[in-house]
Amino acid sequence: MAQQTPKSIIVIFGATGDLAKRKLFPSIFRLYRENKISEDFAVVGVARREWSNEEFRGNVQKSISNLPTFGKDAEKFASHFHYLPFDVTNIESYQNLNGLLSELDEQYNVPGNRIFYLAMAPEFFGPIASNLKQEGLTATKGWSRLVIEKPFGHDYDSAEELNEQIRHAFDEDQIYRIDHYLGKEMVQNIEVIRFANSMFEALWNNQYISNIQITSSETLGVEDRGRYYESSGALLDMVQNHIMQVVALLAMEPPIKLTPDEIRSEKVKVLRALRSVTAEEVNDYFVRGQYGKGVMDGEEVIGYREENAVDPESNTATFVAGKLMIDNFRWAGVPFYIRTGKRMTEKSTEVVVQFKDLPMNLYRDKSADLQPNLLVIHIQPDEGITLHLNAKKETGGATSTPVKLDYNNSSDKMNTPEAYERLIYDCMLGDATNFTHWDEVALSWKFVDTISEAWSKEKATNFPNYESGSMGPKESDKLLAENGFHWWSVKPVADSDSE
Ligand SMILES: NC(=O)C1=CN([C@@H]2O[C@H](COP(=O)(O)OP(=O)(O)OC[C@H]3O[C@@H](n4cnc5c(N)ncnc54)[C@H](OP(=O)(O)O)[C@@H]3O)[C@@H](O)[C@H]2O)C=CC1
Ligand SMILES: O=C1O[C@H](COP(=O)(O)O)[C@@H](O)[C@H](O)[C@H]1O
Repeated sequence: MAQQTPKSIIVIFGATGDLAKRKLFPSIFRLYRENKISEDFAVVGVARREWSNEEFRGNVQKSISNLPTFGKDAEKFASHFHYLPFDVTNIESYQNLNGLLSELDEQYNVPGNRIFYLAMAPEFFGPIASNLKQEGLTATKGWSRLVIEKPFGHDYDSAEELNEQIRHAFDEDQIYRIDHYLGKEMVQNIEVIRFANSMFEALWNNQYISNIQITSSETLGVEDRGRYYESSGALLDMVQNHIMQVVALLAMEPPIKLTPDEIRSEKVKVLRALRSVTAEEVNDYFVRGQYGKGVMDGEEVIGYREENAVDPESNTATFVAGKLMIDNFRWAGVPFYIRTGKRMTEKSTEVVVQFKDLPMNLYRDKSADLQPNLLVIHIQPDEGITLHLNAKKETGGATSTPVKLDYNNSSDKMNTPEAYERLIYDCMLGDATNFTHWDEVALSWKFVDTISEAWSKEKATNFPNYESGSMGPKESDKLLAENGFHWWSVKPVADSDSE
């Protein structure tokens, strides 16, 4: 199929900021180098700083200078970038932007197609959307799409309020709520692994699966985001969005078609079937943690409470583990264990599907090491799948030995598109499959709200309760142990099997 090269102008609100520099410019450059966008495109950066076009283009070039494909095209690429000093609270700014966009439509032969990418603090999302509409920036012959970064609210009520604000200006199908996990290769692969393999789909239920584990661990601490993180913590920062999306993809029924509406409708059913947890039950189902100091890579690192812009008595969780139950026919009785945290042993995101044991072990008299079958989906940094089986191995004698079948998807890392690259391209094509619909966001907030409310009312007296460089507090192990399980390794494919 011929590659599509959509024509559009991308307006980046917050173009002098961190996200634009680290993710957006490099992703647009990669799309350009891969000929996924034609020469008929422009990017308009807006922010308060009084930059000139030249200054902006210099910054764009700097942000892509360490990419392997950086070369002579960089200057030509940067020439498509234009800068407009802009205050999002000032109506005149929108009028100036409208004038510039009309000129650029002519110059780049773009038929009024516009992406408004809001890479700004969330309190501006609603006002920007209304002003864009009010000042006529969306009234073109082409299409207009609004890309919204996280966080989408800080609880259900604020998310609903924000949604209402942006829905006054944009229809649901014009709104692209970014969840960058949905742009990751192996997260997208979950659907393919499930729905393109009869052997997995047949076993994908409570008759054959004992539990599913999702781990997203980070080695970094909170860095310079202390102010934001204090009000979010791991629950809002990672669980409400990324982890819940992965749960929905793992648990959903096969959609009747691979369209955004059908997939969303199945994901929504999973989120509706999540067993809600009462305030009294929160600590039976969820564990929170906060990192203290420790040693990582041979260097001493400070604890969360010593980080910049963090309250020295902070109650914010930098680690969350939980047991999610999905009360439907397919999943009744199967716990979905999740855990995520900062300053953990390694940077890794993995899904482990543990299959039930056989009714009897025929090899027990041969003191065989019979392990449960596991399907491991390596999301990052390795990308691939490992199937853990038992087989006779010559070196293991005439008995059963655990063996692994590996598929490595990351051999060509240079050319694997980055999550943001995929998502920006999808947005240009008008494909909202890998963006979150309001229904999903709403259900996810409703589930998470009980937990965050309970935790905000009850101070964690044991914080900090895990050392930097560890796998989180020991209570997270107990969560599984009480059902006879344990966390499987988050180590890369080639390393050992279990912790
Ligand atoms: N950085 C990251 O890795 C990630 C960020 N996000 C989300 O992306 C969004 C942006 O984050 P990030 O880039 O880190 O934030 P930054 O603080 O680095 O950037 C904010 C931007 O907003 C501009 N700005 C602030 N006030 C105004 C105003 N009144 N009018 C016009 N421009 C203004 C700033 O420019 P100036 O000062 O020149 O006005 C700057 O360009 C946030 O919603 C964040 O949650 C999501 C995931 C990851
Ligand atoms: O959204 C966020 O995600 C990152 C982790 O993303 P990953 O792609 O590196 O797994 C996390 O560090 C950040 O706190 C959070 O806001």
